[in-house]
Amino acid sequence: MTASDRMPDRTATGGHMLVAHRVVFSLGSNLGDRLDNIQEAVDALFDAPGLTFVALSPVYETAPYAPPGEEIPEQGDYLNIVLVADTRLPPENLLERVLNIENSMRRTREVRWGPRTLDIDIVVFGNVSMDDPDLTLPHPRAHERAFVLVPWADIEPDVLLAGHGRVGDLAAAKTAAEGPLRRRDDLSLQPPA
Ligand SMILES: Nc1ncnc2c1ncn2[C@@H]1O[C@H](COP(=O)(O)OP(=O)(O)OP(=O)(O)O)[C@@H](O)[C@H]1O
Ligand SMILES: Nc1nc2c(c(=O)[nH]1)N=C(CO)CN2
Repeated sequence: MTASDRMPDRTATGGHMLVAHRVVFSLGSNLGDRLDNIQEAVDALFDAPGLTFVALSPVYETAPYAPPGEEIPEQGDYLNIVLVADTRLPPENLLERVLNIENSMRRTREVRWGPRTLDIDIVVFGNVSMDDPDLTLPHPRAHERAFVLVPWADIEPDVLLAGHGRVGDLAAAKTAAEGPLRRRDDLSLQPPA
């Protein structure tokens, strides 16, 4: 079965989908002006039609994370946020927008788990489930990541992450196991215009 077999029908107008989907993004930066990078990315996501803003999490400062067993190159702490929106775009179009924004902000991908000016992950796209390496939904590592779960729980605690449980519970379990994340209430982002 291909990814498009699993997708709901689209309208004939501009590749938009009939049904709106709630989409959750995780954004992070640990190079350059981190807050500015994230603000620029938030604005760019909404520059073109197809996304309606729903909510923005507080800003967190987080230690670089890699899965157990992976080596983390020397690098500074990240700023991380979670952003929620509604969209009628198909997931592939949304991914294209995300990759264009990452590329336009001169992100390089030379080192796996290395520092980056900007990282945008699509955490969930409605209830869509797909395992294409170019777009895996839900994001396969989101449930392991305090820097995703904790900000997400601030804005959507009752949402269920398929196969793992309620976001608020997942975030609380992470915090209990790993300690609290540093919330930067002195830093704030503007919602997209
Ligand atoms: N849910 C998703 N959100 C964003 N990119 C995805 C997703 N699923 C697969 N990808 C693919 O992953 C690639 C991005 O990999 P990238 O180098 O950003 O990984 P990473 O950010 O280092 O690690 P991670 O994917 O664990 O956050 C993109 O080219 C994209 O096609
Ligand atoms: N703290 C933190 N660690 C990370 C992050 C991130 O955004 N924040 N992004 C990664 C690649 O997706 C890898 N590790």
